[in-house]
Amino acid sequence: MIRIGVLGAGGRMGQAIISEVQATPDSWLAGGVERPGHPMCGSVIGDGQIICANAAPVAHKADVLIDFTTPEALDEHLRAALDGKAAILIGTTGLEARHHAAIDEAARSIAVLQTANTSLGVTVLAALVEQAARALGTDWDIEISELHHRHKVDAPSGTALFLGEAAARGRGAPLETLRLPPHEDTPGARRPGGIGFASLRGGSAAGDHRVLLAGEGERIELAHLAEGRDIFAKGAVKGARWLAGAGRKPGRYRMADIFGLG
Ligand SMILES: NC(=O)C1=CN([C@@H]2O[C@H](COP(=O)(O)OP(=O)(O)OC[C@H]3O[C@@H](n4cnc5c(N)ncnc54)[C@H](OP(=O)(O)O)[C@@H]3O)[C@@H](O)[C@H]2O)C=CC1
Ligand SMILES: O=C(O)C1=N[C@H](C(=O)O)C[C@H](O)C1
Repeated sequence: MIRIGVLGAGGRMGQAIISEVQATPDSWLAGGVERPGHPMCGSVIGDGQIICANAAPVAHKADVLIDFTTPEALDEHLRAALDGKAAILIGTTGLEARHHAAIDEAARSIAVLQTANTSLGVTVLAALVEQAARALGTDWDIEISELHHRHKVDAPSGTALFLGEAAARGRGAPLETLRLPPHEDTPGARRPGGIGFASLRGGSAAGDHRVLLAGEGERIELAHLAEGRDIFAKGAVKGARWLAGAGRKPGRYRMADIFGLG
């Protein structure tokens, strides 16, 4: 039995993940954590309560934590995982360099997986984007666009940046050196070899990502369209179960490891 704690238990993803844990044989919901003042504080999920403002007690009862919250909560959640010797899967987006440094540090002691997208489809898409960018060369322009629901707070999406990193890898350079500022802020012709981003927000869209590779006289479009949050929840629970697997060493893992994609 794998014991799973859910951080952000009352959120859109938290709710989808709780349903997935409860539907998964050999998985047990060790508890949930929310922000103080959330309407779900104190309500009962599985065999435990939703605890507010303190991830530590849940980490002590769990083999693995799943965190879909906000970047501001990350330090506390890593501390709880380290203290409880639990693995942790981090799905939160909007992370900055200092968050990645904290994740690297935690991964010296526990198994950690941080990913902007837990779906199989996006994991495969990233490999295709890297391959296409490598094959096509820098005279093909790359533009990544995404559409999300009206509640999303970060832009570009974590997945758009993840796909940008894959494209940059294909081009043999870090994304920071290839990322273009928004076109509307930079009049004039497009910088050759750069990677551009565009974001749309509206309605209830679960998350669409499109990668356009535009050459002279021809274009390639690679896309992933999420039809619901269940794909992210399934990937998160699969990843959490893999992380908590017997003998999983401390380290930083990727969804490609979970799906066996090398
Ligand atoms: N990796 C992936 O595959 C995916 C990643 N995401 C990412 O996951 C994150 C959450 O998305 P979503 O579920 O839509 O957002 P929600 O706002 O619906 O959920 C986040 C939840 O976390 C709660 N929260 C905030 N701070 C804390 C804290 N310190 N401790 C515990 N809970 C806290 C929020 O409470 P309150 O409402 O009171 O602020 C809220 O209930 C986003 O960064 C999103 O981009 C989303 C989908 C897929
Ligand atoms: O906030 C969301 O909803 C999503 N966020 C992730 C991201 O920023 O890429 C993943 C997915 O697209 C849904």
